[in-house]
Amino acid sequence: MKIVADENIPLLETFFRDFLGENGELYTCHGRNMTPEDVADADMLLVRSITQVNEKLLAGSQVRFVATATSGTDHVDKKWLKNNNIGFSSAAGCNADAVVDYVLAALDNMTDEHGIQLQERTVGIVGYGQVGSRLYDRLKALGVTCLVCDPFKEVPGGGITMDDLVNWSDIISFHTPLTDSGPHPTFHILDQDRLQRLRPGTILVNAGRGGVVDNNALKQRLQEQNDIIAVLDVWEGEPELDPELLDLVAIGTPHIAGYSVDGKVRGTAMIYQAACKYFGQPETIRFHEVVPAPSLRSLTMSEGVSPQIAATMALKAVYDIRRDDRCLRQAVRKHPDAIAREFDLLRRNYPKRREFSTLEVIMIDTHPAANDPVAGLGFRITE
Ligand SMILES: NC(=O)C1=CN([C@@H]2O[C@H](COP(=O)(O)OP(=O)(O)OC[C@H]3O[C@@H](n4cnc5c(N)ncnc54)[C@H](O)[C@@H]3O)[C@@H](O)[C@H]2O)C=CC1
Ligand SMILES: O=C(O)C(=O)[C@H](O)COP(=O)(O)O
Repeated sequence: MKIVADENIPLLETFFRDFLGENGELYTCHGRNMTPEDVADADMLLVRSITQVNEKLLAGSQVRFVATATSGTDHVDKKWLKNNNIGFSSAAGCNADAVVDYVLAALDNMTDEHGIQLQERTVGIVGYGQVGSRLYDRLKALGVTCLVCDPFKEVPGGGITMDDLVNWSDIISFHTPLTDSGPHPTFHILDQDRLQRLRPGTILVNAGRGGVVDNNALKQRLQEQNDIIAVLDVWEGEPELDPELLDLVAIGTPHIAGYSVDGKVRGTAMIYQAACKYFGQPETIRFHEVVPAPSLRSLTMSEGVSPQIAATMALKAVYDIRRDDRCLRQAVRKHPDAIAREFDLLRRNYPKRREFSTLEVIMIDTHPAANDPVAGLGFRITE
């Protein structure tokens, strides 16, 4: 079998060795540059979010199965695949916990920099899928009030409209796919009108897809009234981004919210499982057998350290979101004419970030409290 894959999918040889056998071929290339010639004689195509999978890429090829090692699928023309009898699978939820870690790290940073008490704020979550529902669970465990807008799901509290969410939230976090049709399209769901209605001090987090927020309108609001706080992991038109907008946001990162080691390896494991099912192969490799051990396994807090301090110490030990922000700003400043290249390089060379759940926090002589912030953030506690 010939497999063509994005070079940024980890552990391909490990997972797909049974498919390759002795005479198979694994051809990897940069996902953005994948051409019809690259895939013409492939049986299986494995992509990430940066490859447009459509008729243009696949017409006339011998590809029988396509999988994307990502949660989002807006880069795949699923209807065309179905009409052409090509199997398809995504890695739904593979990196949802990583995105939740990212949002919590961003909010922790805002707590430090703007003196914000999360428990005194209302968080509006747009999209109650894999990411949104897990974000909700962790925020609730931290004792934070949440509102949810997802017209396609039954959600806690019954759910509210996007306009009500904009009116009532202090913090808004976007976790929808990017859609431009259907009853509730998400393209520019945060448009100029809604942006203008945000109350001063509102924090916006977009770790979904760039086009969900109207980037020009956001820039305008930030330029005219620099009174809201924006955290952007995703950008309209990426890998290009508007450097003026980057200058105005509080945190800007190169689409890495889901880039934990765990999320990426889980993504490969999930597309491997889907391929096994599609081609009727037995599964011989499991995620937990191959995922690397974290460098930092446990942190022991001294006696008397409060759970709140322990929680922020653990968070900062596992993930420094400011580092990601700094690297993007430095790259854009140094190479203003090659932003797209730098954006992709930062993603490709992303450091080994682990999910909060991989860290055990050992608390000595503390009594578990309701809304324990260490557990609420997603760390494992040992007393
Ligand atoms: N920045 C990053 O690294 C990552 C970004 N993503 C993006 O985040 C998105 C969400 O991820 P998941 O939660 O895993 O997807 P999911 O498919 O599990 O959940 C998406 C939810 O959005 C809801 N939704 C759709 N249209 C809506 C609308 N108009 N208003 C409110 N809700 C709406 C859906 O009903 C669904 O419940 C993905 O589609 C992907 O684009 C996902 C993973 C990593
Ligand atoms: O899973 C998704 O959806 C994402 O947005 C991924 O984190 C994107 O990663 P790449 O596929 O662009 O490497």
